[in-house]
Amino acid sequence: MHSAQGRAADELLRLQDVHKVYGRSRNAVAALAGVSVGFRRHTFTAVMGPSGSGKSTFLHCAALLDRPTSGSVFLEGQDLTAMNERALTKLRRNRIGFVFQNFNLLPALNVVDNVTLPLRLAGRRPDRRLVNEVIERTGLASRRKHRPGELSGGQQQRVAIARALVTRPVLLFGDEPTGALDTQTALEILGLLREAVDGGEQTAVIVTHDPVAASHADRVVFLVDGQVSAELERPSAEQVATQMTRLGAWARTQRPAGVTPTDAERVG
Ligand SMILES: Nc1ncnc2c1ncn2[C@@H]1O[C@H](COP(=O)(O)OP(=O)(O)OP(=O)(O)O)[C@@H](O)[C@H]1O
Repeated sequence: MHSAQGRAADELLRLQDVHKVYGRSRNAVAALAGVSVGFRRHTFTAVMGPSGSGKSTFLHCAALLDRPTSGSVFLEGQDLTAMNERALTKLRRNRIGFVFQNFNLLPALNVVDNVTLPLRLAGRRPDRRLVNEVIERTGLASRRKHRPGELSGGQQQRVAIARALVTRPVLLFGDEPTGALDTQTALEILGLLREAVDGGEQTAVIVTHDPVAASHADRVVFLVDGQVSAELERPSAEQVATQMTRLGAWARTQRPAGVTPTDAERVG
């Protein structure tokens, strides 16, 4: 589908003119300053940008973990910003999976109990066949009864991915999901995310600082000062790194000499 209309119909998630301001008056910081971007179904997108460019804020607003100050977030055409907290919590539990840099597993629970926790929180009875399938897909079959403290970082991240996939979400968000892993383990984790997208069920959006991780995505969206400043389709790691260098230099030239990034980001 190449027409603008076809593309819009294929879109799972859209942020429309999203602004997020933290604090008030003289202390206000515009973390997102009018972001409009769409994500097509069954695609894998990496969001990159210099430190403080708004990546985490973007992810939190896209998942409605944090409400935008203004603008809309549409999931399958439905405006999430118009929903109340209860409806949003339900939607997040059933439609959205998260993977974090530091895994965020519960240390007292074994692998199976960590993986099935979102189902129990959502009041859904774990379907044993689906749970087994997810545990096998993520390579954890021999680790079912282990607790997180008995697992390597890569294995813990596999548990986190299994936990994110067990509700069969349409959207999978990752906040630096490979940030705490060595190169080889990071590649394995990216492979699992890629599989989730190529397998046809999920659409993935991750924030990363790593050009190699970003090169596994279908598309890389670059943020600078809370705005989308560039995009690359299926770039190599080298192209991503070059773009990051350019953006870092660009971001620095936007600030008056002697003004720190934090000061420059203040508004009002
Ligand atoms: N809770 C908050 N209160 C005030 N300011 C905030 C808050 N969260 C983020 N900010 C500010 O918003 C801007 C964007 O922050 P954000 O964490 O989204 O950037 P980032 O690109 O994820 O940064 P990094 O790569 O360093 O993690 C920064 O100037 C940051 O200081």
